Amino acid sequence: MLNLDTLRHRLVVSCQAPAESPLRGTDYMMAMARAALLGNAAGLRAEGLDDVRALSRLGRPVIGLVKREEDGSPVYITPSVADVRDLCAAGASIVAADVTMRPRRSGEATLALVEAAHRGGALFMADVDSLAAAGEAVAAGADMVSSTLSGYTGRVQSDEPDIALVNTLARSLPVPVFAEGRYRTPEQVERAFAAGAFCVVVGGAITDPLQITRRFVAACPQPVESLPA
Ligand SMILES: CC(=O)N[C@H](C=O)[C@@H](O)[C@H](O)[C@H](O)COP(=O)(O)O
Repeated sequence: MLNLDTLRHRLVVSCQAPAESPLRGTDYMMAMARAALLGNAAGLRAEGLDDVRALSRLGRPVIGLVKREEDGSPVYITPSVADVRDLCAAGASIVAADVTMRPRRSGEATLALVEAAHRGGALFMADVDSLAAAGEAVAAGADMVSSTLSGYTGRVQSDEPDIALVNTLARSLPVPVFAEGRYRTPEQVERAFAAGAFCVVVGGAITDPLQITRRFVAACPQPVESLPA
């Protein structure tokens, strides 16, 4: 199993492209991952079995997940034990899954997902949205928690990372706390570490040119719709 110390106080880069992005595809994500490692990222986060399999060959820790929507449940990050098994077989050193208070469609307990990860030789990361959810994750044996889902489970979404939650989690829990979700600047990363983060995960601000372009376009006085034909 992975020695988590390889990620302590370091950066993980999440290489995921949204469905609408022309960069969706394992080859593109491999290139993103290689660039991130050249830039001295300590690890990677990847979505989908093909990407996890490919990126795991780069020899650095990979946090693997699958995004799969199931009728009748809002849980879409690694929603079942079978997904956990598949991610372990694909080479994930850490498997990330939704551990919020929301029920999985399968009814499977977090404990079953944690056990499947451990049986498969991987650590288990709980993607949480609150201290209550994180407490439940730790009770079920999660090896670490990440603030991934803060702002995505109902309440109004902020554009800022939830550093206050990272601080609360780091002060309250006996497991490493990863800071993840909407980190856009190195200053925010510094603040997350100052708040007690063990590791920070940055995705779109590094690996999603679509998102980055839109942010710059939004700062322009001329709306894109009014471009001459
Ligand atoms: C909420 C959700 O589904 N988060 C996903 C989890 O893997 C990814 O879409 C994010 O890109 C990742 O968490 C990194 O965050 P950001 O791209 O904001 O740095």
